[in-house]
This record gives sequence, C-alpha cells and structure tokens, in this order.
Amino acid sequence: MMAASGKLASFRLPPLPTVGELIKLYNLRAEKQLSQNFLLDLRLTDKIVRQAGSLRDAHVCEVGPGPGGLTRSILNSGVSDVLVVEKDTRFIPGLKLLSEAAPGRLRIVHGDILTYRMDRGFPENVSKPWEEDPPNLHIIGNLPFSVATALIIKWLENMADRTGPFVYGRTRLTLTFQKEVAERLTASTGSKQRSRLSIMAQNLCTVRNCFTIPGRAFVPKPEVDVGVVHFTPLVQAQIQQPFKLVEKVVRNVFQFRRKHCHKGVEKLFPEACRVELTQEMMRKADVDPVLRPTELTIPQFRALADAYAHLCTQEASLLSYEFREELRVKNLARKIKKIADTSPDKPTGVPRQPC
Ligand SMILES: C[S@@+](CC[C@H](N)C(=O)[O-])C[C@H]1O[C@@H](n2cnc3c(N)ncnc32)[C@H](O)[C@@H]1O
Repeated sequence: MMAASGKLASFRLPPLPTVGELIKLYNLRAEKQLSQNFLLDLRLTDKIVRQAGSLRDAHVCEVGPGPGGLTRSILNSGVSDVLVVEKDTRFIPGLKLLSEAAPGRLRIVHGDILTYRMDRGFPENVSKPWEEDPPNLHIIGNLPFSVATALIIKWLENMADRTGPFVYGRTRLTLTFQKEVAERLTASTGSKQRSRLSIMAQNLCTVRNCFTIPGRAFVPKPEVDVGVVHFTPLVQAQIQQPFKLVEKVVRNVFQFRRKHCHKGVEKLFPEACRVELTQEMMRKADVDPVLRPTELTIPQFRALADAYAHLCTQEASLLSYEFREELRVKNLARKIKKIADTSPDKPTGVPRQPC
C-alpha cells in the first residue's frame, strides 16, 4: 500500500504556474468559435479523471487540452503516456511547459480530432483482443460542444467497425457533453430524453451518466450545464446489423418522435410501396405500430433493423432510398412548376396572332 502510494507520488507534477496564471501569461482569451470553456478547478478535473477508473500505467488520448487543467489531473493519476490533440495553436507553448514537467509522458499533436488518425497514435502492444478485458487505453476530454455530437457518432461508427481508437480493442471513453446531450445518451426506454443518440450509443456500449458540472464552474461560463459520460464498448453489439443500416432505421423512426412509430417506419420506403412494406416490416418485427419511438426497447429496434435488412435483401434499391431526398426533388419540381406558371412566356391557350 505504502509502496503503491509512493509510486503514485512519483508521477505527480512538480510545482508549476496555475492554469489561471498560464492563461494570463499567454493571454489565452477563450474563442467562442472553438467552444472554449475552461475548467480551472483541479478538484473538478480530478473528479472527471476518476470516472475513467484506475489509470495506473494507462495510455490516454485527451481531446482538446486547452490550457491543460484536465491534462494535469490525468498526468497526476499515474498514467504512463498522454497524447493530447489540440486545434488551437495558442495553447501549444503552455502544453510544452507541461510536457517539460512530465518528461517523456506528454505528447502534443497540433491538429483536429475529427481527422486525427488515432489508430496510429499508440504502440501495438497496447492492443487487447476485442472479446477480452478493455485495453489500458482511455480517451478523456472536456469536449468542445461544437464537435461533441459529431465526434461521438463518428466514434460509435468506429466502434462498430473496430477502426480508429478501437483497433486497440474496447477503448473506454470519459467525455463531457452539454447536459441535455448527456441525458439523451443515457436515457432509458420510455423516458422523455429517449432519442436517436440513446439507441445508437446503448446498442454498442454500456453508457453511464457520471455527474453534472454546473455551467458556473467553467471560464467563461457557458449557457448550459455539462454532463460527464463514461462509455465501455460491449463485446457484442445488441443489434447485429451494419452501423449505417441501424442508423437509418433509428433516424427514420425518431423523425416523428411524438407520433406512432409506424409513421417513421413508413418513410423508409418509396411512396408507391410505402403502406404495404411498412405493414410487412412491422409484422415481421412483431412491434406494435402504435407505440411511440421513445417507448421502443433496443430489442424492438433490433427486430425492426432485422426486418428492414431482410426487405433490403429482397429489393436492394431500398437501401439507398432516402425520404428526405425524394422530398427535396419534389419541392424542387414544385418550385420549377411555379416559376413556369408565372412566366410571361407561358402559353395561355389562346393561339398567338401571326405577326
Ligand atoms: C471546452 S474546451 C476544454 C479545454 C480544457 N480541456 C479544459 O477542460 O479546460 C475545448 C478545447 O478543445 C479545443 N478544440 C476545439 N475543437 C477542436 C478540434 N476539432 N480538435 C481538437 N481540439 C479542439 C479547443 O481549442 C479547446 O481547447
């Protein structure tokens, strides 16, 4: 016990300027465009890091370290290696200072997390087979609100395909979101917040809403509170269909979230066969068509996705059909007709007099 805490103590950073002092030193005004809201209270950043579980000897990728408050807590938790990905150049000198205080343990990437190739970021020996325990690799981040939802959707797709951060196995994630998004990610069947994100995330992971950080804890203070969410990928997805197909079914079902679920299912099919194929899909899936989307369980979404996949094997063109695209073309045709109808060159039905 003594030896363990002694070892942990040796990971702790030497005295450094505080995060607040660094912000002043480098004149780091928050950029609204990059959703910059900083956490300066190290007790809070420690609390976020604790949600990841033991980080002893772990490899960590931190998204958007900014002035480095959360990075300090990660470094103090006994990790072997932290890779930070930061888009804003102004933070690089401050991060270099931190890197000098933790020799060999902090790698800095100046780049965009949406395009960064995390599959190349860590040594191969970090990997664990998917069916085994998760690897000792974590993604942690106080995410910029502007990219948080796009990023988690991208990572869920990576999880399904075992690409990106998931080439190493079932990499765990501890991330912040706007409180409402955190609630959607973790919402259970029947709850008001149940949405497309709930199904997409819970299909692939165990998702835990850890705690809420009040907006006033950030500098500058955002308009909203923030939720910390922890994700552990499941060994087997609950819905055994390709990510894009699941996403399409779930998106269509939720497009009329207050109506009966068959209304959304209808929009998976072209007008000419809509009624017939919707009835067939609901019957095959054995799902009550008058349930609301929020009332459907993940096994019911699995039955719907399986039934839709079966219909697509019978008629492959269904897979590429998009209701919104059909609507867009119809609206365009309507507009063109309107222009033609009001055009002075329009034939009136009265034969023109020869000149
Ligand atoms: C909400 S701030 C968090 C800063 C710091 N981690 C903290 O907790 O105080 C988000 C950070 O992500 C960075 N960022 C924004 N978009 C990014 C992107 N696409 N890729 C990498 N970093 C990004 C911002 O520059 C900023 O430093």
